[in-house]
Amino acid sequence: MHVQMTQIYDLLDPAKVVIAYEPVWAIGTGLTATPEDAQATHKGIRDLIAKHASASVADAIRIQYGGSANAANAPDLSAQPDIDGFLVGGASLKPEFAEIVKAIAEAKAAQPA
Ligand SMILES: O=C[C@H](O)COP(=O)(O)O
Repeated sequence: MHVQMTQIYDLLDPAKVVIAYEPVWAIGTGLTATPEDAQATHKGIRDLIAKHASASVADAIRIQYGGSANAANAPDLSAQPDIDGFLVGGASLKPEFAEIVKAIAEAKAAQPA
């Protein structure tokens, strides 16, 4: 990941940039990373940003999960401290999209800032 991110550390303005982690095997397949695996990867990205940009940038930047997010898996993914939102594909075309938005909104409201 560090190799991929080397060229962007200096560009990470949290007011303008959102990072998305999407396991390629999960995009449009119905397969989703487990909450634990997604959290570990998001934390790894945030730790790299803290080390190579700054702690304040790492704290403030949004890191979203993409890859078959849906109403069923959104609550558990949303509960992970380093998952700040979703990049929703197929489920954005279905009524369940509202449930995904509700899940992430409620989870983040319940977590410390
Ligand atoms: O833009 C959406 C992402 O590529 C994920 O799509 P998906 O939710 O259909 O897997």
